[in-house]
Amino acid sequence: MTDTAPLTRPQLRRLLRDARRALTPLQQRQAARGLYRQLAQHPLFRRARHIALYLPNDGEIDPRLLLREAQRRGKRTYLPVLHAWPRTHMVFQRFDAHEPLRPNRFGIAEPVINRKRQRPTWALDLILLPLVGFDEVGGRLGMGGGFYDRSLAYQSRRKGWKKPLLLGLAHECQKVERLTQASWDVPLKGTVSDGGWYLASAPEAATCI
Ligand SMILES: Nc1nc2c(c(=O)[nH]1)N(C=O)[C@@H](CNc1ccc(C(=O)N[C@@H](CCC(=O)O)C(=O)O)cc1)CN2
Ligand SMILES: Nc1ncnc2c1ncn2[C@@H]1O[C@H](COP(=O)(O)OP(=O)(O)OP(=O)(O)O)[C@@H](O)[C@H]1O
Repeated sequence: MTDTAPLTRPQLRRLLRDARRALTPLQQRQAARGLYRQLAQHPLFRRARHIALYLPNDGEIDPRLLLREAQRRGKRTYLPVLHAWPRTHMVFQRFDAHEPLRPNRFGIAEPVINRKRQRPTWALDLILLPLVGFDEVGGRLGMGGGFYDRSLAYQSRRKGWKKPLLLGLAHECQKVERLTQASWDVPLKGTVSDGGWYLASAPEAATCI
């Protein structure tokens, strides 16, 4: 990747979104399979019972193989659902195979909102986050809505926060040298790409999470 340091967040977002949208359908399928191989047998995925994922949009790496695998293994799976009001709010809602989906205001498929099927973020084991850009120290650049940061803000202020584990999912081409972090950015434990793992913690700490 070229030097992205002089770019503003919106400029960097545009560059990286263009890069992931330029991937061919074949490259996307290969990346999705690569991601599945990185995660499906990993203890962090195997141990998690309540997992939030997302449905791919705008060239994002596709986690649907993992979604189906989690459901096959009897795990509970959740998707982000946007609130109509307040418009800045997002929740995680249970999603089972073959459940009907509707496009949200950004055109991303999501389950029909249903309070009874929502789960608070602190009660999730693992959140696999979509991202536009990432770095090796837990930095995440998202679509710019602040939805994930806001839904995790309460927890990130608590001491000794262990759950949920936050892992970004990305194409290799979304990696940048260093992202400047905003005060509200919630750091990731790491990011998994089709090519490998980028854990933000020291390797000795990473083995016991
Ligand atoms: N797959 C997926 N689902 C997700 C997210 C995500 O990043 N990926 N989100 C992560 O937060 C939330 C949705 N956030 C989003 C924020 C901005 C745009 C977006 O396309 N913005 C357009 C302007 C659209 C408009 O205003 O009509 C743009 O910037 O071009 C999309 C999703 C919840 N669900
Ligand atoms: N905890 C928070 N409380 C209030 N506002 C917030 C919070 N987190 C983020 N925001 C607002 O959201 C806006 C977008 O933030 P940012 O650019 O970091 O989004 P993002 O992480 O790229 O998006 P997303 O998480 O939706 O993919 C910011 O301008 C900020 O004002």
